[in-house]
Amino acid sequence: MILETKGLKYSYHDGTQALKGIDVKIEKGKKIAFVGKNGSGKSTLFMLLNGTLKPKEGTVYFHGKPMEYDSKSLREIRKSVGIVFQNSDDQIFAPTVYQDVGFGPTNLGHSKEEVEKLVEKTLEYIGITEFRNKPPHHLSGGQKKRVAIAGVCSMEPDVMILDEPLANLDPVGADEILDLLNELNQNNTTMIISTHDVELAYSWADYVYFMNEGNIIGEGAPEDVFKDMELLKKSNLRQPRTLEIYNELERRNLATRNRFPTSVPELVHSLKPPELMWIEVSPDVKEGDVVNLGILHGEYAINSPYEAVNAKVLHIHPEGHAIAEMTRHGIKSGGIFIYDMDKYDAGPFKRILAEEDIDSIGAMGKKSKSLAEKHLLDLQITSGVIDKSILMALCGKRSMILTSGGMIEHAVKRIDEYAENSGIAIQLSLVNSEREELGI
Ligand SMILES: Nc1ncnc2c1ncn2[C@@H]1O[C@H](COP(=O)(O)OP(=O)(O)OP(=O)(O)O)[C@@H](O)[C@H]1O
Repeated sequence: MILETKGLKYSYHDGTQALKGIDVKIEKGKKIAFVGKNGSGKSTLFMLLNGTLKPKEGTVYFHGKPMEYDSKSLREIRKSVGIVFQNSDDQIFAPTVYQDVGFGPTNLGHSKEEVEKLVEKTLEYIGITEFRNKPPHHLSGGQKKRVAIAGVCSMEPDVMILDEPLANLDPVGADEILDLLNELNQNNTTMIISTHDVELAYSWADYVYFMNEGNIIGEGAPEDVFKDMELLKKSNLRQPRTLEIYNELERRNLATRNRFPTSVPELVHSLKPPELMWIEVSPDVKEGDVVNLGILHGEYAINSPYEAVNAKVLHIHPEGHAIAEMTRHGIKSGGIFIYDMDKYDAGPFKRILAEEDIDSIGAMGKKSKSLAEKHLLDLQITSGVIDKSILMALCGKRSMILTSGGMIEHAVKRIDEYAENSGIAIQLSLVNSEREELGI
C-alpha cells in the first residue's frame, strides 16, 4: 500500500465536520477515483493525503509509516505526493510558465542545472514548450490545467492527486488530459482523482470510492459499484451510459450476461454473436422472409411486446417449425499497426502506409501529436485512439497508432487483452519496435 488512512477525522475551524472516520487503501500504480456529492469531503481528504492538513483524529500512512508533520517530513511527503487543485489559479502564480514549472523542483533543493533539465523535460512531455515564456494568467483554462499538472510532474512524484482534472475542459482537451494521466500512470505514477463524471470514473478507474457527508459509503471495482442503484442515488450520481445501454441490451437477450463493459469496444464485444434458432412460423411465412422476434421471459417469442431481433427464415419444416438466422453483421477483423515516434523515419514510414493499405492514422500522447504535426502527418484520430482503432479493426479496417515510450506497452496490452477476451484475432504489428525490448 502506498497510502492508507485509518479512522481519519477532520473538522474546520468553524466546526464543520468534513471527514468523520475515513479508511482507504491506495495500492501503488493504481488508478483510483473518488466520487460523491458536492461537499462530501473529497478535497479535504486529498489535502490530508499529502500533509497539507493534519488530521484531528486517525492516521495517514505513507509506505506503511504514519505520516509526521515536522517540516522535513512534510517536504518529503509533498515531493512524493503531488496535488493538482481543481482551480488552476489556486496553483499557478509565477510570472512565466517556465518559472512556475520550476518552482517545485527549486523548492525541493535541486541544483540550477537539475531544475533546468527537469523543467525542459516536463514542458516537452506535457506539450507546453510553446508557452514557456507566457504569463500563466494569459492562458486558457485547458492550457492552465496543463501547466498546473506540469508543476506537479516536474517534482516526479510517486502519487498524483487531481481534484476534478477534466472540469471545464472541452471534450478533446479533456481526452488529451486523460491520455496524459494514463501515460503518467503507465510510467508507474499512482493516480488519484475526484470527479462528478460517472463515465470517467467508470471507464478509467481501477477502484472507486463513494463519499457522502464525510464518510465512505461504498467502494469497489467500477463494474461492481456502478451497478448499485441505491449507492448512486445517495451520491447524486446516475449510471454510466455504457452500463445503461448494456443493461437494455441484456434485457432484450442481445448481450452476454455478466460481462459488464466499461468501454465501447467492450460493449460491442458483449453483443451476442449471430445464431441460428428454431422458431414457430405461421402458414403464410415463406423461406427467405424476415420475421420480427421479441423476448418474453428471457426467450425468443413471436408475440412479445419487446422487439429484439429480425430473424431470416432459412428452412421451414412441415410441422410449421423453421430454422431462422439472426440478421446481425458478422465480424471480419482488420489490423492495428503501432509506430514508435521516437524512431520516426519519413521514407520507410510513407512506404509502410502505402504497402499496408492503412485506412487511418491516430496519435497518442502529446509528444507523438507534436511530432506528427512537425512532420505534417495527417491524423484522423487524436483522442480515445486505442478504442477507436479496435472498433475500426472490428469493421475490417487497418489503422496506425503513433506513440512512444511506455504508451506503446500500454496500447499493446490493451489490444492483446481485448483480442484474448473477445476471441477476435485482431492483427497487431509493431512496426519499428520489438515486443522483447518492451518486455511484453
Ligand atoms: N476552509 C473551510 N472552512 C470551513 N469549512 C470548509 C472549508 N473547506 C471546506 N469546508 C467544508 O467541508 C466540507 C467538505 O468540503 P470538501 O471541499 O472537502 O468537499 P468536496 O467533496 O471536495 O466537494 P466538491 O465536490 O464540491 O468539490 C463541506 O461541508 C465544506 O463546506
